[in-house]
Amino acid sequence: MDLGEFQIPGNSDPNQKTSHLSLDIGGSLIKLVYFSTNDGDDDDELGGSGKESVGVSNSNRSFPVLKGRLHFSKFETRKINDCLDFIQTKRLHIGGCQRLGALPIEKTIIKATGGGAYKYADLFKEKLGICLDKEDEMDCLVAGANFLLKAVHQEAFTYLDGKKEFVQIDHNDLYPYLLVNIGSGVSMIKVEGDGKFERVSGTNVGGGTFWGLGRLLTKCQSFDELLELSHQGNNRVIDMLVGDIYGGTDYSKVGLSSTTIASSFGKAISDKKELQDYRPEDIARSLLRMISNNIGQIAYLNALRFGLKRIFFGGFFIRGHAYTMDTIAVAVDFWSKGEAKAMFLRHEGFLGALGAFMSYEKHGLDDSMIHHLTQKFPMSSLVGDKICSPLNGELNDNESIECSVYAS
Ligand SMILES: Nc1ncnc2c1ncn2[C@@H]1O[C@H](COP(=O)(O)OP(=O)(O)OP(=O)(O)O)[C@@H](O)[C@H]1O
Ligand SMILES: CC(C)(CO)[C@@H](O)C(=O)NCCC(=O)O
Repeated sequence: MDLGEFQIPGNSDPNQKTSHLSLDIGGSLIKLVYFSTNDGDDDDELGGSGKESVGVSNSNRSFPVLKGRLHFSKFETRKINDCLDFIQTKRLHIGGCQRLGALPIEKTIIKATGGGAYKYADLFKEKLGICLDKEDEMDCLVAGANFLLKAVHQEAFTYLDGKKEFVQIDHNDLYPYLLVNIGSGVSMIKVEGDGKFERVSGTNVGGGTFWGLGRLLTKCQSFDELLELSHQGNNRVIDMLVGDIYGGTDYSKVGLSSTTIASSFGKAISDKKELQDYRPEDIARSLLRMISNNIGQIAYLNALRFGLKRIFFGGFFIRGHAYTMDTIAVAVDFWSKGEAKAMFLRHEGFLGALGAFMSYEKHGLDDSMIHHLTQKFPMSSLVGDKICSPLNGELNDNESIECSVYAS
């Protein structure tokens, strides 16, 4: 389909064109992904100019390559109106799939996943006049994870002893793996290929539990404040360790060192302190440790159940937070006796939204603008064949990454 037949209405920056807004509306957070090009940037990465076709295709057709950026944003679901304002101000909702001549409202369809795609469908229609095209949450998580693992340089990393190490993913040896998405609740998915997966387990003790219980116990005002508190705390003040029970020694016969937590929060009942003597920092630390440890253990048990050696953890509970990742990684390492590996993803919280973004293609919207994401380039034969991020660190809020897409 010729790109010239389509219009991407402008937004507040007249040179910037945005398109393919996709949403993941979860119990705690709304995640947005969208693509933008700048007028002057519509270059073929191979050195051609403008919207030239390049002879890369899997169906005897060649597609122009658009160079641009994928943008990532998030909002708290309880503040959904901020999200609606953001979409409206940036005019993201009319940068979707529209045919010239059609009334915007007739053709404005936005891919959306997560429970909120059902819950808030009427609100989106009423406030922005757009139709949410619902995509299954698990399908999207898996599509997003597979895409990131295959196409994004330095996406997956291990975290042990305070050290982050990027993992080189061998595309021919990616499957099977366990995907553990830690959102408000936790889903555990055995992934065996593109679109080939099974949700094998889950737990209701997840990110929502940490934030909810943490708020009740510490009175903190935001998730980031709770994380910051946990950073400053000492869990040994609250948790009962093996050594507390065994008079300072290990219980080595069963492999328990004196510093292993025997009972999370167990010390809060066994000493003579007043309730107000317990510091919010220490409570937050114990809570984070308890939940991360529990998820790590359940993940390991499921990996064991299906003989999976690699476990990828995603979801916004992690937030690139050192102590969270360290606890999960140690739990997996401890329970698997070093056999299984916990890995984390830089775009941890955006798996579902990315999967929804990619589903524009899956549904054969041939008369839409994008698709054939860079993922489809043979990785070894093209410059710019993958999404390259200049950052080695954490993904900040509202960050974007450079990428190229085929326009079909
Ligand atoms: N700014 C924030 N505000 C609230 N929660 C946050 C924030 N940042 C990280 N979190 C954590 O991330 C969790 C939500 O993660 P995520 O967005 O992946 O899940 P979700 O899609 O909202 O949940 P679900 O998939 O279960 O519906 C929260 O429960 C909380 O633990
Ligand atoms: C209900 C979902 C899938 C919504 O994202 C998630 O919150 C979850 O996986 N909760 C855990 C539910 C359970 O398996 O116990």
